[in-house]
Amino acid sequence: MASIKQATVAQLRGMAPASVIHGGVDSVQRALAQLNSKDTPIEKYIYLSQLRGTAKDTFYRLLIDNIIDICPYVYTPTVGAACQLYSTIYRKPDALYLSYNDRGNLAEIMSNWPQHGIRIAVVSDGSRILGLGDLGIGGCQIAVGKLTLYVGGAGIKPDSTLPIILDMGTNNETLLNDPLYLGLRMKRVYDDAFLDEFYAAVRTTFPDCLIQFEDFSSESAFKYLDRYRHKESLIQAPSAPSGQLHTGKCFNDDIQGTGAVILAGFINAVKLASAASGRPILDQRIVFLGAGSAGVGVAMQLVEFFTRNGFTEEEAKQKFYLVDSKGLVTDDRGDNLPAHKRALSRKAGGPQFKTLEEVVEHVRPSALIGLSTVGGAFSEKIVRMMGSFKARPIIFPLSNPSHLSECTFEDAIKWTNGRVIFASGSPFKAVEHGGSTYESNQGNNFLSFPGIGLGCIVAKANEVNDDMVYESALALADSLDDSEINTLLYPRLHRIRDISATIAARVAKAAVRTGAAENSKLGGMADTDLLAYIKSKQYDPTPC
Ligand SMILES: NC(=O)C1=CN([C@@H]2O[C@H](COP(=O)(O)OP(=O)(O)OC[C@H]3O[C@@H](n4cnc5c(N)ncnc54)[C@H](OP(=O)(O)O)[C@@H]3O)[C@@H](O)[C@H]2O)C=CC1
Ligand SMILES: CC(=O)C(=O)O
Ligand SMILES: [Mg+2]
Repeated sequence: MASIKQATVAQLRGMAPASVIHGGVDSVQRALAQLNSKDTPIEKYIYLSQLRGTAKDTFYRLLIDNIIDICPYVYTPTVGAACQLYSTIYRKPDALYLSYNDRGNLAEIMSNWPQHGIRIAVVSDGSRILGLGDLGIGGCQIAVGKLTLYVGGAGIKPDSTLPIILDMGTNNETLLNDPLYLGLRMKRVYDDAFLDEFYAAVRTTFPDCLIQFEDFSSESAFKYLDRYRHKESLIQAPSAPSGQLHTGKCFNDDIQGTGAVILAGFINAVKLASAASGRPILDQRIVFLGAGSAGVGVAMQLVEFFTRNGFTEEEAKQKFYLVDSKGLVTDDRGDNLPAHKRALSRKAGGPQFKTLEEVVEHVRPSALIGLSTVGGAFSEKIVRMMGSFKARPIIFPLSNPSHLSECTFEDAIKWTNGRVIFASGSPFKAVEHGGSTYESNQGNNFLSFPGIGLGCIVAKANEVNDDMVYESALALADSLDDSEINTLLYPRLHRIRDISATIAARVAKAAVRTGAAENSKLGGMADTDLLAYIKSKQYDPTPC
């Protein structure tokens, strides 16, 4: 282990135990022991946050070397509780806080951030945090958690990451009445001009920065992705200093990251299902519970899979049945559908259903996907029905955190007698059933966004286009090793840094192919050289 630099040893004598100054005591082992001494997940979260703030290299070494065990304490499910409890557990700032009252001065405030070479920012307005609703300023912890995984999971340097919370008020009455609440004590405002000013401020303050939009409520999520995603379009934005915005360099994790990760799992799932039934891989009927940013994002990504495999868009869309809080989403059910639902609504004149159970009974789907925020919505009856339709039913309850999962792994295994092909948004432990052990899959965008972000950084991508997102999904689907290929849908988490590098290489190549890469060096690079180059750039901490 490295000791503190000789040059500083003289100054430090007496200021810390000699073994800390000279090295020889493993700070990571000590941190692990301290972590293990904490009793509850939220205490572990608080401990890890402090460690990240005070001993960055030790924190990231600990995370990287123990990613399977520690991920649930820095990310879902614990990060959900940390966002809810933010104003109570707050100790020190760890994000950039941009309040609605600061409008007109966002670029100036942003320039207060101490690091300058920011390459990736995750921004939330706190309006839809996991499946927990509007958590106001507490949503900053989702941005912090995502960036922790960018560093731990992809090797992006900590100092080039920037978590941002846009504090635009909250509609959460509990928070508004909480005397400790740290955010603006006012009803949430929806103001496109504020978002334009924010976006322009990032572009001018950190020109190389990729922006990841995270956990915005669905209408905002689709609106701002659509507004900012395309490269080089110059849009009118009166609140930007020049009155105009150069767009590009951003993506929405809930729409595109989730779309990519679930497409990857779906590709591997249909192979397993087809091997068991002998039916063609593309012979699918898919029911979604949830038609928000994640549900529609995933469904559109799966539509692309079918259109890239011989179906017209219309034929592909016929395979999908979306259910929301009012029932099956159809053109003629009597309400005014937002644009994102109209993209996948069933055409007028077909049957109408109010409940998921009725839809499943009618459609007899091969796959059931939950992005609804409704814990337990996949009832025993529904799961057993799925098991009666197919030899290997595909059931993905993807809502976060754990208690909002549409069903548990244990129940899905029990109710299908071990035949289910399963992935959930938050982790579930392996299950024993009928003398066998079943390992679960975590279908969470943390398997895709670190690689997408790293690929964009390496390529100096000026946009995150559909080809790049699709390629990230294929790269993830292709990444199973021999021990995973016939049982799992995703690679085991301990390989995430290598997987992220592989995804990054393919995303970067897709950026070159589609003209989105500004790094001209990549074009002529062999795939193996590019992968080696990316791996050589990954942050690999060595704590003192
Ligand atoms: N695993 C992963 O990687 C990811 C998981 N997620 C999870 O997905 C979930 C949804 O996210 P998002 O799409 O942004 O959220 P939204 O709130 O935008 O969407 C939720 C959807 O579920 C529907 N819904 C809510 N209650 C019911 C109900 N009782 N019955 C039927 N449908 C219902 C809503 O209906 P209506 O439209 O009528 O209101 C809406 O269409 C969250 O829990 C989130 O954590 C999100 C991203 C990634
Ligand atoms: C995982 C994630 O992005 C979400 O649940 O919103
Ligand atoms: Mg999210």
